Amino acid sequence: MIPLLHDFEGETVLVVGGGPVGARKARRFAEEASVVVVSPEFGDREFGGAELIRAAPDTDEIRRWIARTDPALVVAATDDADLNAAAESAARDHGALVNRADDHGDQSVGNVVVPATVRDDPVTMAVATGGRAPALSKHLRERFESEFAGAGEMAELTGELRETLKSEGVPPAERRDAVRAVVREREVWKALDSGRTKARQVAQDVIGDFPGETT
Ligand SMILES: C[C@@]1(CC(=O)O)C2=NC(=C\c3[nH]c(c(CCC(=O)O)c3CC(=O)O)Cc3[nH]c(c(CC(=O)O)c3CCC(=O)O)/C=C3\N/C(=C\2)[C@@H](CCC(=O)O)[C@]3(C)CC(=O)O)/[C@H]1CCC(=O)O
Ligand SMILES: NC(=O)c1ccc[n+]([C@@H]2O[C@H](COP(=O)([O-])OP(=O)(O)OC[C@H]3O[C@@H](n4cnc5c(N)ncnc54)[C@H](O)[C@@H]3O)[C@@H](O)[C@H]2O)c1
Repeated sequence: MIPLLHDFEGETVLVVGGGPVGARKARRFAEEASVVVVSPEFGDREFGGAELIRAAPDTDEIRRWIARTDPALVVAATDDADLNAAAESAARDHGALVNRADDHGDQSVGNVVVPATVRDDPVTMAVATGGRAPALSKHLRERFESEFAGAGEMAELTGELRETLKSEGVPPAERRDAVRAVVREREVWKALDSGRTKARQVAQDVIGDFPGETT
């Protein structure tokens, strides 16, 4: 499987089932999408501000819920495999993506897996295990999280540098080498702790010293 990124801004995600797994998926997608959760109970779980609708649709009714909410993605997260299968089939007919929380199963087109994600905007990293060991995905996510500090700021800084080098007419191969040198330089990572202005100065020094490495 090959991870792809999907922008859910302005989209609806329908989560069927309000147990711990449905709540986790709702929190995740509510960072970006409008999330609707349909379930007969929600306990005292946190759903990230999603709209909660108390109902227990059966395998026929789930089709109408999907038509009514017009989701880009349906998350089937109930403890009823038949209902999850009905949600999967109705989602496909509707042209929505589907995520089965209970089954790694047949990963045909439109059936997506939610990876463990490390995120420091605009940088994101996904970990999955082909459904073999989600607990390992979680563990690796936790390990990478601590190493990720500053990645978002580094991306913003190098994005600015690329634009500056472009506007100065620096040729692509030299720009590439300069940007690579900056992201590899420990001093730039350290300087990011004191803010982007300081890091920009250190990055400029790295580029200034730069002899034109070709790798
Ligand atoms: C990564 C993460 C993302 C998320 O959900 O947000 C995620 N599962 C997480 C946690 C987790 N899940 C499970 C445990 C218990 C320990 C264990 O069994 O390992 C733990 C750990 C815990 O709870 O501590 C059990 C489990 N999971 C699935 C099944 C059914 C099956 O595989 O058939 C069962 C057995 C249920 C049973 O036995 O009844 C299915 C899926 N779970 C996936 C993703 C997809 C595959 C990803 C991959 O390839 O690795 C997939 C296929 C579908 C999907 O849900 O997208 C999230 C960590 C988030 C984080 O913290 O970063
Ligand atoms: N993907 C994962 O990470 C992961 C982890 C653990 C378990 N699972 C699987 O996901 C499923 C859900 O896990 P859970 O721990 O949240 O289970 P759970 O049994 O605690 O919760 C299931 C929820 O679905 C609701 N529900 C039942 N019938 C419904 C209906 N007709 N319409 C709407 N909602 C309905 C229940 O009221 C409950 O809120 C499990 O059955 C398991 O197979 C997946």
